[in-house]
Amino acid sequence: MWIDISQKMYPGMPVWPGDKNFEYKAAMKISEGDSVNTGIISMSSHTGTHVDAPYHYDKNGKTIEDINVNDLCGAAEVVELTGVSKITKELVQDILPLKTSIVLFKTTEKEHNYDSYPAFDAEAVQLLADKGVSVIGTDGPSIDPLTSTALPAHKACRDRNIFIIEGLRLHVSPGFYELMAVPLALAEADGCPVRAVLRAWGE
Ligand SMILES: Nc1ccccc1C(=O)C[C@H](N)C(=O)O
Ligand SMILES: [Zn+2]
Ligand SMILES: [Zn+2]
Repeated sequence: MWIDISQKMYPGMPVWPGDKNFEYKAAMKISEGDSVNTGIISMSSHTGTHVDAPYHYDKNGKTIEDINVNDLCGAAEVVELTGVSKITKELVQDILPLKTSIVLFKTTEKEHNYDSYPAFDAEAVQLLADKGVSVIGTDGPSIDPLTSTALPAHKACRDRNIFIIEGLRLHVSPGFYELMAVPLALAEADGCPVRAVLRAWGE
């Protein structure tokens, strides 16, 4: 049984401050004589639950369509670190040893807002990389602070080839799962929303 760990996307949903708001507009309407209903979606590539392409933080980085789908699927551990103000190297040391290359950080039981979420220290990212982690997921909207322009955690992910999933809705118990979080193959995109799902290990 797959568990949805994605945010619902709707007009008026929270978005990154200053970013384009999510819009879904009807283009064709049966009620107006069209043969079908169709819509037009407009949103930031970082809306809701999404994958960052390396190109988001590295002008020479892979764009979203070049990420191998296998890199965003597989054995994952959900780790609960609620009540912390940031994810430090010491907190990562406390969750060792890791058994999976995908680690999803659950830092709140509620919905995240954009002005209070734990960012990751670069040293925490480097230690995760040292332990073989290739995907970091978080229920926060970013792995760096809201006002950061240096983006140390993103740059550490660039340097250690770690992919990033942000805006997860991890209302699940900590433990081991199988993850699927595959973006659309959007050419030249810096990121893309995903419908991330988990299946309890062995189900
Ligand atoms: N929309 C933005 C515009 C400018 C800077 C950051 C964002 C973000 O959404 C943060 C992003 N999710 C990140 O990968 O950290
Ligand atoms: Zn992002
Ligand atoms: Zn990011």
